[in-house]
Amino acid sequence: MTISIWRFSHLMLALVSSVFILLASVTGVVLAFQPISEQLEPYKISDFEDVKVAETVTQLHKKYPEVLEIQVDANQFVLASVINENGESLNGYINPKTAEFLGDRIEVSNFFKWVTNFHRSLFLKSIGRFFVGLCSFFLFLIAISGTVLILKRQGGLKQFFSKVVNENFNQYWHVVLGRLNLIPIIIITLTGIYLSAEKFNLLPVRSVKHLIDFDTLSESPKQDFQNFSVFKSIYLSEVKRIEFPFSNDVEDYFTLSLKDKELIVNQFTGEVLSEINYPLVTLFSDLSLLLHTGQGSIFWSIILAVASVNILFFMYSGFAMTLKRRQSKLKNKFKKDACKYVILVGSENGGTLPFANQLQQQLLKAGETVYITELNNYDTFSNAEHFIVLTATYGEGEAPANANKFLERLNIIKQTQNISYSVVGFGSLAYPEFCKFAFDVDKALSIKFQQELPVFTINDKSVESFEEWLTLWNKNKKLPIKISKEKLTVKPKLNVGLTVLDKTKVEDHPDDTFLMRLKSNTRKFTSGDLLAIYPNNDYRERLYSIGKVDNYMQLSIKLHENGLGSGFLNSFSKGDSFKARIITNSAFHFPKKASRVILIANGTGIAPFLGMLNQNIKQLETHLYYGLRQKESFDIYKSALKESQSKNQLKTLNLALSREMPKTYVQDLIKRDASFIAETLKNNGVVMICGSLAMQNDVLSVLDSITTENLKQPLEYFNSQIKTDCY
Ligand SMILES: Cc1cc2nc3c(=O)[nH]c(=O)nc-3n(C[C@H](O)[C@H](O)[C@H](O)COP(=O)(O)O)c2cc1C
Repeated sequence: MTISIWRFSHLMLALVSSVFILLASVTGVVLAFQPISEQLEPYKISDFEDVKVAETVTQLHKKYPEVLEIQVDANQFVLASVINENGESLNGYINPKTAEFLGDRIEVSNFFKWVTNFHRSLFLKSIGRFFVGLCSFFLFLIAISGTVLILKRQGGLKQFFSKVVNENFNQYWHVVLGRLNLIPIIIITLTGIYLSAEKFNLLPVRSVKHLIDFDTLSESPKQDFQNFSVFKSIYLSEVKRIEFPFSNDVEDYFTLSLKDKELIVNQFTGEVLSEINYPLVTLFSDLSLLLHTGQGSIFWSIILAVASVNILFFMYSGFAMTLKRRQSKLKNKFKKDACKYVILVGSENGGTLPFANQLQQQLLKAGETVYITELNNYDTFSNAEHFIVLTATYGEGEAPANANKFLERLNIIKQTQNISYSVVGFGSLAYPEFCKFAFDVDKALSIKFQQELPVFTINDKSVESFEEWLTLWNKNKKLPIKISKEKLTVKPKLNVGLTVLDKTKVEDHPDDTFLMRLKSNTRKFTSGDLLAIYPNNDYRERLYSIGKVDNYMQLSIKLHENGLGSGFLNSFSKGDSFKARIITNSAFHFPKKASRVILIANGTGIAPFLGMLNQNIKQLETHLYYGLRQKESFDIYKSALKESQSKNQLKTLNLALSREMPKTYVQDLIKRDASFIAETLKNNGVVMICGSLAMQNDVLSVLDSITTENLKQPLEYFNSQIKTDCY
C-alpha cells in the first residue's frame, strides 16, 4: 500500500529505534520511582522557603567546630559536611534552621544505580550512550511526525484536540494518548538529547573563573555571618552549594553556587568579591537533568513514568496497526491490459481491501479477467470494459493515502475504448462528509465514462450493505457473484446494554407501528444517531434512528412481515434487555444554531425528530411537516408533539394524511409553503428530512423547484443546509 511520507517516516523511525526505545522506556518507568522514593523521606522542613543563608550558616557555625560545605538538593533537603566536637566527620541531612543533624545521606541503591547505568548506555559505554542519544533524537522525530499525522487526521490545528472517532481500539488510543503525552515525550527526548550532547562534549565547555585581587583583601570591618548583607538577602531555596573557607586566612572565602550564578564572599567582612552568572549552557544542563529525571517533583516523576508506559503502548499499538494494514495485499493473476474488469481501491487502513479482494476472487471464480490495484496506480487498461471503484474517505472528506493522486492521474491518462463504471464508497456516518471522496471520484469518472450504478455508500464496513450493492451490480451485469461473508465479517462490539422501559402495542396502530422506550447504560448518544442491532448475532445488522427523549432512547418501528429487525424488537416486553451498538451520525444532528429549522418526515422517520424537539430547550424556531396514512396513525405521537408545541419547542405542526380526503403528502404541504421554505433557506435555515427514500426524492425535487423559482439557485447551492437520513 502507498502510505504518506509522514506515516512512512513515523513507522521507519520507530522500527529502526524500537529495541533502544523499548529498553529505555522500560528502564525509564523504573527510574521514575527513584525520585519519588527519595522525596518520601522526611528531611524537608515545612517552612524551607523562608530560610535565609544567614540563618543556616550562623547555626552551623554555632553547632559544629568545622563546616566544610552544604548542598541543597532537588528535594530541598539540606546536606552538610561537618566535623563535630568529638572530631567525627558527619555527612548527612540537617535542619537548616537549627543545624540539627537529621540523618545520614541517602545512598542510591545498587538496583537504581544498575538501572540508571543501563538506561544511559545499555552497559555499552560510549557506544551505548551514543545510540541512546541518537534514539532520543529519533523518538523526538517520531513525536513530531506523529503530531503531523494527528493534525492531518483531525483536519488541522483547531481540531487537534477535538473528539476522535473510535473505530478501532489501537488506532483510537494511539491518537488519544499520543495527544496527551506529546509534551512530556518532547520534553523527555529533548532533554535526553541535550544530556547526551553534554556527555560527548558537543556543547560549549562551561567554566566559571573568578578573578580576585588578593592584595586588596581585608579582614575589617569584621562582621558576624548573620549580619552579612549578602547572606541575609539570599534564600536557601536559591542555593545549590556553599563551600565554606578552609581556614581563617583572609585568602580563604565562601563560594556560593546559586541556581543562576556563583558568588565569592569574604569570610570576615561579607563583601562580595566576585559574582559570575552561569552561561546558558549550564542553566539548560541543570534544567534538562531535572526535567529528564523528575528529581524534586513527585508530580513530574509520575508524568514521566506514565509517558514511558505510554511509549510502550504506542510501540505495541503502532506495530499492531501496521501488521493489520499489511495483511491485505493486492495480488493479480492477469496483466493489467488483459483484463475486462478493473477494481480500483482507495484505502488508508486496509479495511476496504478484504472487500476488494473478495470481489476479485469471486469474479475470477466466475471465469472473468480481473485486475486489482490502488487508485493511485490508475493507468491505461487497454481491454477494460468496466471499472469498479471501492474507496474509503479520510480527513474531512478527502482521499485516503493510496488514492490522493487519482483525480490528477484520471485527467492525464486517456483510455481509448468505452468504459462503464460503478463506485462504492466506504465511510462512516460519524463523519459529517460521509463517503465524500467516493462522490468526488464518481463525478470525475462521469465526465469520461458511463456510470452504471449511482454511488453506493457503505457505513462502517457493513458486509450486508456490500451484499446489497453486489445484488444490484449482479443484476446489471447479469453475473452470479456472491461473496463469502465469513471472511469479511468482523464481529461488531455490542457495547451498549438496553432495557425495555415501555412499548406501545402493534395491534393498536393501523400501520403496525410501535414506539419503544429504552433505558441505555450510556448517555453518549443524541437524537439522529443510529442504533445498530444484530438480531441473529451474526453479520446481519439493522439500523434504527434514535430519538433522545428525557435522556431515554426512543425508537419508532414498523413491524414488517418476516422483518428481521422489527420482529426482533417487537419480541421484547417491558423489562427485557438486549445488547447493541450506537453509531454516531454527526451529519444528522439537530443544529446548535440556525435561524429556523424545518423538519420533514413520514412514517417512522419521526423518531429522531421526536427526540430533537424534546431536546430543543433553546427553543430554536422549528416547524414539522409530517406525513402519515390516516388520523389514527398519529395517535401514538400526538401527546409528545402537543407537549413540544406547548413548550414552544415546536412552532407549527403540519400533518399530511395520504389516506384521508383530500389525500395529502408532505411534498404537497412543502409546495403550499414554498415562499416560507425559500425564505428559510435564504436566511441560512436548516431543512432535515427523515423517512422513506421515495418521500425524500419527492421532497428534494419539490425543494429544487422552490429554490430555482424563488431564489434563482438550484437546490445543490443549499446542500450544506439540507440534512437527510432516509432508508
Ligand atoms: C481519521 C479518519 C477520518 C475519516 N474521515 C471520514 C470522512 O470524512 N467521511 C467518511 O465517510 N468516513 C471517514 N472515515 C471513515 C473511513 O472512511 C472508514 O472507516 C473506512 O471504512 C476505512 O477504510 P480503510 O480501512 O480501507 O481505510 C474516516 C476515518 C478516519 C480514521
